[in-house]
Amino acid sequence: MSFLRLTNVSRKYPGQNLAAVNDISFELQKGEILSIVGENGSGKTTLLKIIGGVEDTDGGEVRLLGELVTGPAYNLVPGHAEIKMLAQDLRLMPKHTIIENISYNLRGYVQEFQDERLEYLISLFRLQGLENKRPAQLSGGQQQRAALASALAEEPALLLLDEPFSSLDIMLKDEIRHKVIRQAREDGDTLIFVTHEVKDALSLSDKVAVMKAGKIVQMDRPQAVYEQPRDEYVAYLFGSVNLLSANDLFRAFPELKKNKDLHWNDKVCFRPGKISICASETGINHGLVIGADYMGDTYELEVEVEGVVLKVNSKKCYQRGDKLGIYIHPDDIHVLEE
Ligand SMILES: Nc1ncnc2c1ncn2[C@@H]1O[C@H](COP(=O)(O)OP(=O)(O)OP(=O)(O)O)[C@@H](O)[C@H]1O
Repeated sequence: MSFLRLTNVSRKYPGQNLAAVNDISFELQKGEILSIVGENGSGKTTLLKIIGGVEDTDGGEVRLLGELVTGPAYNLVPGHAEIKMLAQDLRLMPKHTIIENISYNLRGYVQEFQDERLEYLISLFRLQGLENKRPAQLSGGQQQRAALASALAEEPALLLLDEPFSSLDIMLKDEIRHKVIRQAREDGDTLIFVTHEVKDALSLSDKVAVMKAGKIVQMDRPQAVYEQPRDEYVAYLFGSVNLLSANDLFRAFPELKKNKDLHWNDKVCFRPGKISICASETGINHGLVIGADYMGDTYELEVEVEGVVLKVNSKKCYQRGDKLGIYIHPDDIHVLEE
């Protein structure tokens, strides 16, 4: 039996023409970490809320370990005992201190475990010195750290996080998100998180679900959504990409004609990092640098080859007008399905 199973789940809000979530089905196994990404309004939060039992569906069903998860229309207290959802709007108890907020979620455990877990969470989320303050006395980022600590306290069967790291300082963001996900992984927790940060989706999850207009357009391993996107939308969502017709591909790389059986108007794509640069004299294909953007660790070059402009990653700095040779391995060319 799968841990979580969604079957044909749909939700159309009153007054909306299009469904916010449209006929979604997927399964998740215990211990898997899934991220949900997609443009604004694509239905990510609605999907998460349905899974958490805090939003109703118009059709389809959600099952956790075979048991039906129902929405607020069927429950006096919305939500599911085994599922914890941390929404963008933080839910700390306003009249209680931070330590009381976290402890509340630990009340069912033996004292020794409570003390140990409390100390661990205070330190993990850098809440030392804030333990006895109330939420209103904390900044937005501190409140988010406290809410994360409180959500992680009780180790629910399924943890749902909606943009969990959005208001953290840039300095703490990396540290905390890696710690949270690493901890979830070590504990064997099952976790679904919505994020706008595609880097987080790629680096922290086992699977990525890409949403567009209420549908999941691709759900796959991070490497697959990045390197083998199903369509242009998925390709562009994950950053810089070369997207061109087979015709243009063969103009820039004529040697590929013997390896790749493509129709002239097939759409192909590959990331800028897949192109190798070699000395102009030795390179099979001669390119001219027409632009160079500094990206930190690398430069992203715009290189023109036989009238085709390609994005190319380079460790070395090139100037406009420089000549270089480029090469790509045939296996690194991905043909889009649509
Ligand atoms: N309570 C609501 N009532 C009516 N329409 C809603 C409600 N909540 C969301 N919607 C609409 O449903 C669609 C999906 O919204 P949702 O918040 O799920 O998308 P999202 O992908 O999470 O967006 P974002 O990235 O902006 O947070 C949008 O068109 C939104 O306007």
